Amino acid sequence: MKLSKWFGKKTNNNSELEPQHESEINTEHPLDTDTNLSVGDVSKSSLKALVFKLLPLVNTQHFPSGIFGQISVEVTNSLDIRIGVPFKPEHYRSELTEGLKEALRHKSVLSDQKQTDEAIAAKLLKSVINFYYEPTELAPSQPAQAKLVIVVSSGKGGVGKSTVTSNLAVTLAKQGYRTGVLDADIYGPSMPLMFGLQGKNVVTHDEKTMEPFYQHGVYLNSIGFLIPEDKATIWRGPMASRALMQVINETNWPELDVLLVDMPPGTGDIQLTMSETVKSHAGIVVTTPQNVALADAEKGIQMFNKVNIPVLGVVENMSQFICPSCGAEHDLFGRDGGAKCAEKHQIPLLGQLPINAMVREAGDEGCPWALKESNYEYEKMALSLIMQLSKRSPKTISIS
Ligand SMILES: Nc1ncnc2c1ncn2[C@@H]1O[C@H](COP(=O)(O)OP(=O)(O)OP(=O)(O)O)[C@@H](O)[C@H]1O
Repeated sequence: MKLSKWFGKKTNNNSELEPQHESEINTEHPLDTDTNLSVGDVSKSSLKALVFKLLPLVNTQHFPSGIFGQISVEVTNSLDIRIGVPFKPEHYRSELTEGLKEALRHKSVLSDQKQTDEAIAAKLLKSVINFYYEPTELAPSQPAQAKLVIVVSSGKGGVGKSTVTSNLAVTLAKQGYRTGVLDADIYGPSMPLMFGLQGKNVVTHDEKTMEPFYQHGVYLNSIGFLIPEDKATIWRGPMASRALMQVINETNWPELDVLLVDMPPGTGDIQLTMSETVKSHAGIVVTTPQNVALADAEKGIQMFNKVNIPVLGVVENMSQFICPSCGAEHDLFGRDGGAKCAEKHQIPLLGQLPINAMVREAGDEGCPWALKESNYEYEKMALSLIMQLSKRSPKTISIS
């Protein structure tokens, strides 16, 4: 079937389609300019060994102990240190540097040969530490040229799956990852609305393939650009599946770091097939804290298990309502249900997001909330995804 069948009137406004240059990765950030200092017989290898010993002990706001799975450390001839991390370090340099220094206070670090160790520790404190981004090498996935394809699912409709996807996408983009969103929610595609592109039709240059829109730093294609808005809910069965396959297979995605796939709610055959079709690396389950949603979230986890897609974690949305006038917390949908579900299945709880009227308003206005507000929960979630996926990489630690 020719793709042109699905095209309505073509929009000529390509401003949302313009790709942006990948943000420059500034890798240099001197901790200290005193690089000539030398302490006794400190060698490159002893300094490196100390850094490896410290990394698992780093415990800060964004980096709980043990989070570093895959790191490479180099020590230069002037005994300065370069640490390759699997995420963009721009926002975290001072936190990581402080975390390393703080870890030096850990009793187990300076052990037997106390004097030598202290000399190395003193050198470390005076060293220039550079953190740089060393991308995780995962096998490329189809259909998109994305290093990581993550499907976002929910057992139940209306729990905020699309809201979480859009906010997570703009957060990843803000952090410098080339991010795409594939809105595969055939029952009610909401990404066009959430990204301020409602009413737009797909754009093609060759009548065979589609160009993704580029909006708020995110590449986006949605089943909603193909299906007439008022028909979305009655598009079931073969028609929807065919359109979906086209969005999946015939979009000209650029090379992406992360592609988030917003799935239709539920855990039936269609979701099962889709999880396999998009060849995802991992899945996320979004839920609200009440029992009825949790039972469905469990089904979501089972669905991923069935098709061997690792579950990166659970996001508990609408965790509580914080009264804007008095600050009192109300558990409208119960408490900690997502946390318990994550614990039961021994998977991470990626975030607990409160009910916030501004989140809904921002979504309705076509400008996801996390784009305007710096949001700790979303930042933590973005980082957590990148870190989790780096742990799954087959690459080994390099100790050059
Ligand atoms: N944390 C939140 N605070 C306030 N409103 C929220 C929050 N999360 C989601 N909403 C609102 O709840 C409604 C449903 O959210 P959303 O469309 O993201 O759910 P969904 O799970 O994707 O639904 P469906 O699967 O049926 O498409 C939207 O109006 C959205 O703005």
